[in-house]
Amino acid sequence: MQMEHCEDPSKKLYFYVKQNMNEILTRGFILNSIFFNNLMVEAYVWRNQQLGGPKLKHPAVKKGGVRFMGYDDNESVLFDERGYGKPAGVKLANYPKFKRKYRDKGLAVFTSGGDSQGMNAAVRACVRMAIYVGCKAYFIREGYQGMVDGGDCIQEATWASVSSIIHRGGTIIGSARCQDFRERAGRLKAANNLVQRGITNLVVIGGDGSLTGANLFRQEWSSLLDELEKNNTITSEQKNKYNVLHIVGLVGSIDNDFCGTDMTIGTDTALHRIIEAIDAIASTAYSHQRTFIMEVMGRHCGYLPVVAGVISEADYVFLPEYPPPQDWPDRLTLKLDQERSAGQRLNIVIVAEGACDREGNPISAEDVRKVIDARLKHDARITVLGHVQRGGNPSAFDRVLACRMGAEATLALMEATPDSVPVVISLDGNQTVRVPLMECVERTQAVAKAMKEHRWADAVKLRGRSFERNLETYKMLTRLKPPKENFDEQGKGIEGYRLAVMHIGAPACGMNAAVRSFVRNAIYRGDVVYGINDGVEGLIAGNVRELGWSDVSGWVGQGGAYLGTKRTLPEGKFKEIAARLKEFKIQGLLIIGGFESYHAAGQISDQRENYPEFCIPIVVVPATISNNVPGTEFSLGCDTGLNEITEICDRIRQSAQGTKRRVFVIETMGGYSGYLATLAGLAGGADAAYIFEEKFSIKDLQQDVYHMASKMAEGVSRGLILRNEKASENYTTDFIYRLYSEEGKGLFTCRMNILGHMQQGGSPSPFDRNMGTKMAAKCVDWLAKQIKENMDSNGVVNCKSTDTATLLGIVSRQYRFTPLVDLIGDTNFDQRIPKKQWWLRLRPLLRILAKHDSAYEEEGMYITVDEECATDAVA
Ligand SMILES: Nc1ncnc2c1ncn2[C@@H]1O[C@H](COP(=O)(O)OP(=O)(O)OP(=O)(O)O)[C@@H](O)[C@H]1O
Ligand SMILES: O=P(O)(O)OC[C@H]1O[C@](O)(CO)[C@@H](O)[C@@H]1O
Ligand SMILES: [Mg+2]
Repeated sequence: MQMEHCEDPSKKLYFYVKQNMNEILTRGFILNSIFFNNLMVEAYVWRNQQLGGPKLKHPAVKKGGVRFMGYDDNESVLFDERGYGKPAGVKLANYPKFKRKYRDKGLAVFTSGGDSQGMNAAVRACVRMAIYVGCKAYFIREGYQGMVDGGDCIQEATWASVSSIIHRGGTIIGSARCQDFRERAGRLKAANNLVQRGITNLVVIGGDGSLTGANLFRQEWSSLLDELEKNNTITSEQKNKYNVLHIVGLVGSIDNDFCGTDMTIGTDTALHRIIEAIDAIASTAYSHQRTFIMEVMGRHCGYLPVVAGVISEADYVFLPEYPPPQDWPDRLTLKLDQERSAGQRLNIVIVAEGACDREGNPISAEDVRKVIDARLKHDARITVLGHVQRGGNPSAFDRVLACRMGAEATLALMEATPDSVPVVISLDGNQTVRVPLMECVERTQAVAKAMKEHRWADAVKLRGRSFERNLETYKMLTRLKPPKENFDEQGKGIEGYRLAVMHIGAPACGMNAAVRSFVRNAIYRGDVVYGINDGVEGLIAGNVRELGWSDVSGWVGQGGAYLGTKRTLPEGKFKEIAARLKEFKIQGLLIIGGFESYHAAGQISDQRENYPEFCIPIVVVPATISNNVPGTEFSLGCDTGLNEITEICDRIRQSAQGTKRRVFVIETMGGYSGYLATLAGLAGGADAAYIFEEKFSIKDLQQDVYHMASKMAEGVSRGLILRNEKASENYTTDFIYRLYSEEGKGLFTCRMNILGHMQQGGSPSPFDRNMGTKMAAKCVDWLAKQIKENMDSNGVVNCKSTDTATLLGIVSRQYRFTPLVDLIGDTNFDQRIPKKQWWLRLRPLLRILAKHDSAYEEEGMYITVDEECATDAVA
């Protein structure tokens, strides 16, 4: 470094820039010192000059000068990041909201229990947010064991110490199961170790056990401090100063066994590992007509096996909370036998490691194999997935979840008062919430108690609505045939309607899962379902066929769209469309697709006055990687797309390992929607993500180049810049690449990648498979309800009201059917994006975690565990 700085006693920073100093490095270094080392600066610098101007009134930055943000002694902002003046007297707390706000606090983060993918991302977010708000951050290594042992196990964390970990599975700070902490003596030692370092804020990242332990620790805290004072281990000043322990929990566990959150950090990735394995096994099982018995983890919680069952079309699942009847061997063999007779070449049976029968006797994979072998003489093999499920890189979902939760955990601790109850930061739908830790622990323990007492129905209920819904979905979809009671003697559905499903738009992963679920749910009810091939064009051509139960077997795990899809809109073809709907007597229509589907459904329902055939209920399920459909926070396919981009970014970054400093500029798809670029930026730990929705100028780009330089000067060797394909007409990907290349000369090299169609994904992610399955099931219920309510005495469906043409979306904490007309005001039809996008509020987080300054808005709302468990969750 050709530059020195010195800190005077009043913490003001003066710069001395040596002759011929590289300008970009100078700027980067200064910005860095100001923004991230919490130093106030009372100097601005001319190139090749030494200047320590004590007065900083206005950014009258002269030619060649350096612009930067500065604070005066009263913490008033004098400049913004671009060097523009802010009115004196604007308090730092308001701009940005949390920056350096909590300078006298100490926070420690640790991981405990079984590790899970995404823990590193959570640790990174906690630490970086803590540093951002000015608080001292510590790691406690090896979970509670490190807290008990103290010494080097408790270390101060720096910004750089959590660099390049977001993509790594496991936990870099170590995790353990610790017997000592279960004893008071161990907890006493742990309390002393914390007090000695001034740590009274803990972020616990672990499963139900770890959070239970944390709760106990907090309850005992004052008595532990009394005891430490009594035996002269701590002073009475220390005791008074540190008399309150604040705890916030993040649930890191693949098991998803903690009540109060829809998803725990690691569960989504474990599902990725499970379906990768099952998809791979399916091809060999198919070749040899084998039955595979897959043992999956989850200890005493059936979430992983039940969701794995739904998204891999397993034939039978054994769970701890929902044990099979005692005659399970008869039922299992009957089902497998019937399936084989119907032409199925393979069977998948999933056995949870904690599976049992209704009397609580364990059912192992070997027990199941023996039954199949003895009774059916099938070639049955066992695969125990074991710790593979806890391994590998975290999925995009887990990384984003961990980033959001980690940042919220730090803020929840900073804001805690002596009276605040400890909370768990959790996910309710797509909403980050704060739920009282104690309530969650009690509910989780109540599940365990119900299971111990063999109150199986209670156990399922106590797990919450999300678990129940997954279980119901599995039970329905796995049946061999629809139930007899729904049909009359002629085999006609008693309440049978005639439904149709089609796609409009580009293919997206999850579409096939949705069609399968739609077909089976409808047939289950007694409806007849028509599949319309190739969108509007196929419908007009009469390319329509009835779909049976087994026609959709094996569809869940397949990408693309088996029904075929086209972008053609109905405008100008209404007459032909109406004729076909009439010909097939369609009474309800599901359209699955992207922005075109929404647009098309709107066009059709607008014509109800002119065509009575359109007076049927119509529902749209959004499916596009761009996630640009109004009325929903997620569309099918966007999770798969995001995972593809995130994995590619990991690989691209890794390609530069061992080489000199390098910056990658990567262009993502999405049309005008910046969803993929932003979320992939967050999941990939990117330095910036340029999108259409957030205007940027040459000054922003320049500033980001300086910022990149500052990081490089600090030792970071790789940079990642994302740009959405339509972010700006003129600041193209090539332009940004050239700008970084030019400005980074001598400091870093630059490469550009345009990702293209590979983003659309191969195999649908667990999230897309599950969401498609659940959404379509809801559409069947909704269509049936609308048909029933709008049918006249002649059996003619006459839907006129606007709430009979809707779009099913995930909105905050719920699935919601929104009338299409209500979405019009929310839509930017020119750019084909919603006017409001929930994920824009994650952009400040991306900036902060990448060491920029930003105005973060807290997400977490407080709810109770009852409220959380009652929502019809997304997971
Ligand atoms: N009741 C308790 N009192 C004190 N400490 C506890 C208690 N329960 C658990 N702990 C501490 O938390 C550690 C981890 O607990 P546990 O092994 O149950 O894992 P977990 O956090 O539930 O994670 P996972 O189940 O996902 O592996 C224990 O080894 C112990 O140190
Ligand atoms: O890694 P260990 O100690 O063998 O524990 C395995 C257990 O941990 C988990 O992976 C997480 O709780 C369970 O699913 C599994 O039963
Ligand atoms: Mg546990």
